[in-house]
Amino acid sequence: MHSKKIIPLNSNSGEIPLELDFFKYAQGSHGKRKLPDSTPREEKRRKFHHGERVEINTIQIEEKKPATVHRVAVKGESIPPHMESFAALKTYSIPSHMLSNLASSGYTEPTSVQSYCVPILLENRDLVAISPTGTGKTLAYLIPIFSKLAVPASSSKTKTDTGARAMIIVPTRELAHQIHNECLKLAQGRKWKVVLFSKATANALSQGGAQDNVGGYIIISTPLRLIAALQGGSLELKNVQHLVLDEADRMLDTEFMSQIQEIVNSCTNPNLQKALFSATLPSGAEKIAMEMLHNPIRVVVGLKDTPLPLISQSLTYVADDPSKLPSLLTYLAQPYNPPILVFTSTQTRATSLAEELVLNSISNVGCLHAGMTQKEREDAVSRMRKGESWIMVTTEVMARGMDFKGVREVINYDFPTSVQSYVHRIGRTGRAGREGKAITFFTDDDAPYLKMIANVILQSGFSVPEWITRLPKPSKMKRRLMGHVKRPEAVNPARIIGRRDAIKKRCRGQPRFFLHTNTLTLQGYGHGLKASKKQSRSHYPQ
Ligand SMILES: Nc1ncnc2c1ncn2[C@@H]1O[C@H](COP(=O)(O)OP(=O)(O)OP(=O)(O)O)[C@@H](O)[C@H]1O
Repeated sequence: MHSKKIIPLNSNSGEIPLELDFFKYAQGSHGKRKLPDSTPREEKRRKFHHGERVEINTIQIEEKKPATVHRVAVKGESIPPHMESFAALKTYSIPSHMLSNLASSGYTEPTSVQSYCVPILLENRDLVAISPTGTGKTLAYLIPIFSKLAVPASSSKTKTDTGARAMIIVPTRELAHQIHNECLKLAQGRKWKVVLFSKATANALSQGGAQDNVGGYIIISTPLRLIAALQGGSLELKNVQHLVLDEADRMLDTEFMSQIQEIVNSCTNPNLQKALFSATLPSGAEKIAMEMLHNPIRVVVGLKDTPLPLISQSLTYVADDPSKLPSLLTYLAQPYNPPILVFTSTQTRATSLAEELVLNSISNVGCLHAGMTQKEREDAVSRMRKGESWIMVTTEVMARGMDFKGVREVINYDFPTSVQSYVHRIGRTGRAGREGKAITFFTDDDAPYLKMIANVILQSGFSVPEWITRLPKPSKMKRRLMGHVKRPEAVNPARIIGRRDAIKKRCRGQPRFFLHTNTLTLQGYGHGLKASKKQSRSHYPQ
């Protein structure tokens, strides 16, 4: 239906043809397609590094670039002064290799959240930090952890140093993996034990490995993995001194709450420091968070629960569910800036949409959801990182924390399930000071929830149609039901009819080719039938 020219990436030379210059964006230059120009690149870096900072009671303003105005509000007792540069870390006796690892990773100046949170954590204070997506929260908690645990595992002999000393808990495997990679950057040149907690690690523990041997100094895990090891008695957390809950509001929601409580209760070290980070923290979650912490400091960068103005946001009316696919195909028939992330509400719909895009000759379609095997998920992330996936169809599993620097656009194919979901989904673009674009499809069924998202868009400084602002405020009940609109499993109802017909015809001894064209699925999507190798290859160049 919509055919696009495939321009192969020259992966051997590492150079990108000019026609595909959209990836120059990933290296920090301007988003619009034009020839590379060093000035905007430098400008972007400055924008990111020099946000406006205002301490609570509006003590201090250091305005540099209006596009990245970051108001910082800090609340708590005896707040340590923030740091202006990474050089200030020297006053905390940070090992020099850490500073050089920061510089060699391209981190020359702290972002706002790092400026404020790093000194607080280095002063052993508990912390809750709310900072928009893509503003560098990961480093804000990793720098203090690495600095405080300055003695790498291999050099430590004392009994009290056995087992895990720092733990970072996150909601998904992919995010744990990403944070592990960030740790490896900071750990370069030193023998740090950084453990990405997996089934294999848990098995090693349960097979009787002594804490000293298998307990890592820094553990990164999802709650479930950790709880399994805890309950199996193979992991002890009594020496944990630093506990970080990333994506804190997700960690404190009903799905994870009891597991988090069990983990926190198992960290019995009297010097335990707790830090919670997220881009969003609704008041209910914040109350729970504050109760978990001891004399905490609260840092809010920007406006709470509001995306950065770097992400241009819009709403698109698509009438009903079957109208979404043609709308998306029409959109993709115009020039667009890959990579694009497309969010759907369920695994089956993600698979179904990815199939439809392939069947409509959209190039380099990827798919990632929690129903896929670990290997399939890892491959999908890796293709995305290498720039091989131009359109990635996914679910909520990718909404939080994932950092693909070059993502230019996010399309909410299915309406988000909450304001938080919206903020995190669209936050996959516009990261590290870059610009991004977010489009949200809405149908008549989504209309009752429209106002909540429209308010977020307005708060970020973008306009919405006037009639939306006049919609009534949804009731509490309605808000709870947001995103739970019943949607068909397949995004293209005609395809189901086609499938049924095909099966019927096959039963009647009709030619098989008809069935074949209706069962095409990409391999590795976790559902559906397999594509022939030939089709798979032609649609998905490796
Ligand atoms: N000081 C810095 N200088 C330059 N780039 C930075 C700096 N700190 C972080 N970054 C980059 O910014 C990007 C976003 O960082 P990170 O993933 O930590 O954001 P985040 O605030 O945790 O986002 P999210 O809320 O989506 O999890 C990453 O690509 C990271 O490498």
